[in-house]
Amino acid sequence: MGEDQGFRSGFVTVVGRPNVGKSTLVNRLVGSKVSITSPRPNTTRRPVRGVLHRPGRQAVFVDTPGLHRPRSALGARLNEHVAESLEDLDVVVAVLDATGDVGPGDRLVLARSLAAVGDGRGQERMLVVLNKLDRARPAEVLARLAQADQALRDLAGSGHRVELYPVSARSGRGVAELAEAIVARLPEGPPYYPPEVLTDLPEEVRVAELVREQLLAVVEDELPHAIACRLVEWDWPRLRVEILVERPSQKAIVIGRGGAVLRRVGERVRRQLPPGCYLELHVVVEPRWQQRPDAIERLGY
Ligand SMILES: Nc1nc2c(ncn2[C@@H]2O[C@H](COP(=O)(O)OP(=O)(O)OP(=O)(O)O)[C@@H](O)[C@H]2O)c(=O)[nH]1
Repeated sequence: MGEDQGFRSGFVTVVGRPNVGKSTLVNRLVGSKVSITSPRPNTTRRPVRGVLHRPGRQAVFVDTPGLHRPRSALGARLNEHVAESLEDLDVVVAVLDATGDVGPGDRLVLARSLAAVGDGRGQERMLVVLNKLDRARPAEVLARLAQADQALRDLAGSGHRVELYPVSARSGRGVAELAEAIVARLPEGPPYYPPEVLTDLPEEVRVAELVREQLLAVVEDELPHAIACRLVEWDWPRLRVEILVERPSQKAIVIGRGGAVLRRVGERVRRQLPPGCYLELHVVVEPRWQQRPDAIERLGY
């Protein structure tokens, strides 16, 4: 008899259109910021794992990029990540946005999720989350729940076994019930991570992601898509992050007048790092990197 007998664990893939709140939800479920978030679509560029520990249970969430119609090699890569994360899972959580109608993009997400869990009882391993409850009126929430249920009926028949959970990832409302439902669906399995581990994201990637998150918060317009970040030097307390953009005009925006934008970003990132670190930000022009598979691979996306 192994010491893990009776332990339950599994991989829980979180999917949805861009911007529906997948990363915010995973952070809330894990109780720690494992994935960066922003009001811009396609913020998440690689699957990020976040671990929820419960006595005798462990859920490994996989936060995926938003499923979308790709317009670049990067976009295609993001969708590939979603497809790969749907290949081997124990539970799938499909996230919809309560503030808008259930549309064709959502139906694609539901169809892919259903395909991942299979028919009949397999459907019990799929949960649909209606997020951003705090921003929708009760009547809207009810209408969207009905739309989601109808979409599931269209795809899987009227006897489908998929449960729906209205939540607010931002306020936390409904998230405890969702966590219970997910944990109850975990199969028997070993703990994959030690209790102190909340994410598998390497520290150097996390620092680069924090820089990108603050750039997304500070820089206006369409530019965020053209930004990528990587940590190129790590010699504690000195950190150097390279910010890639596609054009010299974008470089000027990211630097800001007299370096104002970079300074603001640096300050906001440093507040989230251990005290005493020296963060250097350096902007580099890498033409058309979003269209170049070699550049995308080098960036680890
Ligand atoms: N009002 C409200 N806003 C939310 C909620 N959850 C997420 N958001 C906001 O929605 C935006 C997108 O959230 P993310 O968590 O980055 O969304 P995502 O689905 O991971 O986005 P992609 O990486 O683009 O796929 C952010 O501005 C969040 O603060 C919620 O429950 N209520």
